[in-house]
Amino acid sequence: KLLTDPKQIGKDYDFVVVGAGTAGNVIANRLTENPKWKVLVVEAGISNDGLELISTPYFAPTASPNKPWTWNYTTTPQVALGNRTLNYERGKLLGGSSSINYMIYTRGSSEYWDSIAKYSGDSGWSWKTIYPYFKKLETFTPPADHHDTSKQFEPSVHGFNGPLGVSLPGYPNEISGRIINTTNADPTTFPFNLDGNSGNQLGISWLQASINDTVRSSSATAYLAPKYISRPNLDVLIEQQVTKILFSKAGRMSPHATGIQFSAGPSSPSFTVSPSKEVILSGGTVGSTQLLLLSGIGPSSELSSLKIPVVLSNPQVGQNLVDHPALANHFFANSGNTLDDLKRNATDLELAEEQYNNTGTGVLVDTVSPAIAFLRLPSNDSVFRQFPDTASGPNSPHYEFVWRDGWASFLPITAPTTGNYTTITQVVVAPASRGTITLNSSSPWDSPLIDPAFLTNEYDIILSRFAIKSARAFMNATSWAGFNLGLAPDAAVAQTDDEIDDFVRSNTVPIYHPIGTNRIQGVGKGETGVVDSKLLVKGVTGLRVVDASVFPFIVAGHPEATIYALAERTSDVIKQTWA
Ligand SMILES: Cc1cc2nc3c(=O)[nH]c(=O)nc-3n(C[C@H](O)[C@H](O)[C@H](O)COP(=O)(O)OP(=O)(O)OC[C@H]3O[C@@H](n4cnc5c(N)ncnc54)[C@H](O)[C@@H]3O)c2cc1C
Repeated sequence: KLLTDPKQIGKDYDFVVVGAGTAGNVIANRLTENPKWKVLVVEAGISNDGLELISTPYFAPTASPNKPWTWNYTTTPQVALGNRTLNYERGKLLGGSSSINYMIYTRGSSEYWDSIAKYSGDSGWSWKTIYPYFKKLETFTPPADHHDTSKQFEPSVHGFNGPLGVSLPGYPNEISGRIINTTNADPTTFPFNLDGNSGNQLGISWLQASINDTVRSSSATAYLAPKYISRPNLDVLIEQQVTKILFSKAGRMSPHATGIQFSAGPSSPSFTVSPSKEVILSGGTVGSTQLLLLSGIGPSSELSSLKIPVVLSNPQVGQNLVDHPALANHFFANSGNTLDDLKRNATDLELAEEQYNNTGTGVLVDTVSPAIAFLRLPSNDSVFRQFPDTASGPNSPHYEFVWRDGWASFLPITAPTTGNYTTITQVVVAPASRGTITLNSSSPWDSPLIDPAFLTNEYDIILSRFAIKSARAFMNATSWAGFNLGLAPDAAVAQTDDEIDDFVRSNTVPIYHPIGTNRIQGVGKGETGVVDSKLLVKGVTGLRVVDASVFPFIVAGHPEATIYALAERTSDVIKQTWA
């Protein structure tokens, strides 16, 4: 059941989960399949119930930043981006970031998962083992307009009986046909891929999104659906932030996580709870890392300088932060029918909302893009003479495109008030730059210092430049003739390589995919990590981390699907451990 008052919690929990986010709700759901186990989830944020900006797919880009349900972090000044500081959004509500994200659903390549298995020495992370979990967790759902999807995905690689809804675009627009036609016109550079979620990721596919019929499918709507949250052995306490993991060394070789401390705010009372089996951190890359550091697990010098007693020295906590740099390429569109007008005209939007609410159809049923491209630099590109190839393998991408039938931008600038546009948002999906998360203070109520170190490795700028040229080539294909009226003024200034690199530095933004700060231990010589391959925190007992922070490498794509699968498999690992 959902609890709003700490006084309502019980005493005899087997597991306590920190964070009712993407991963946390999977763990809570699967562990409470065993009626003998009692689970408490403690979530800092609010309920997702009744929030229209959260449930309606079209509104996804407006569900953040700076909302009552977001953490409202900013990065440190990014040295390679002209010292800009950037909004760094995370969801602070049931469902976590899966309640505010753009719902783009990508599993990564089979090579990606196999590289984690090899790195960790645990074949449990191979594509072969993970693939059944992808099928288990989803119900592939017909799109809202029920059009014929037979040439738009491969049913045999999908699941039809899992908690999470996954769907194809449900409202036609004027760019999707042109995108697919470009794959016919130039299949060598821009090949069509019937289903990029088959393990074979390269090419241009119709977008799959975590949408159930017409509404967002998040870990809250899927894994905490009424039939699950009503289980007598599941308690989910909201609006309480976990401020510390409690440890005891009494009679043990190493510190044991005995429980957690939590509170509603700096001047509210603190409570503690102690599970009999495990504390499971699912606070996300920022939340779990901050909590480990605040609780004394991390680089001893950083902790000592803030007078935090060191429980376990591990210099790796907070290191290896990876995120994807993204930027928008804008083109003038010869159309009077793009989403630009919907954004500018309140009456049009009201009509669209009426249609959506009354019939479950129309433009609001879809998220940001009708299609997605995963593409590579040629293997003989000169960049690979200077830098190692960062892709997971020869069949894995370096960069991505998503399209918008209108102007899209993540920069804090106002959209043009006239004109029609097509946007290609490009993402460097195999970046080389590495950043950090460190504490700003010993107070749990202060945000940590988040430094994704975007573009600090020159390689990422070279990839960005290549992607920009590729986006322009894409829009110059014959299928766009008469529709694409050329680069919008912001992009048109960037012509020479130097100008393009300047454009990259001033336009790059995060796409909010942080991973890696509590990464799995590698088995290679000199490899380090924070958790073992079963996601147990090294050097202590009773403590596991299950969220995006444990990935040793970033998926070339959008991570939610990989996090669901990670949490599904780890639920089984936990069940086996305590069987
Ligand atoms: C704006 C945006 C757009 C995105 N778009 C996409 C997309 O289209 N596709 C995609 O695949 N991915 C997308 N992502 C990324 C994806 O949503 C995240 O990578 C993923 O949801 C992270 O899952 P997680 O379980 O690691 O953490 P989260 O889902 O963030 O969950 C962490 C939870 O823990 C809670 N928490 C944290 N600290 C504490 C504490 N101390 N005490 C109690 N509770 C705590 C948080 O409030 C939150 O509910 C996007 C993210 C954002 C922000």
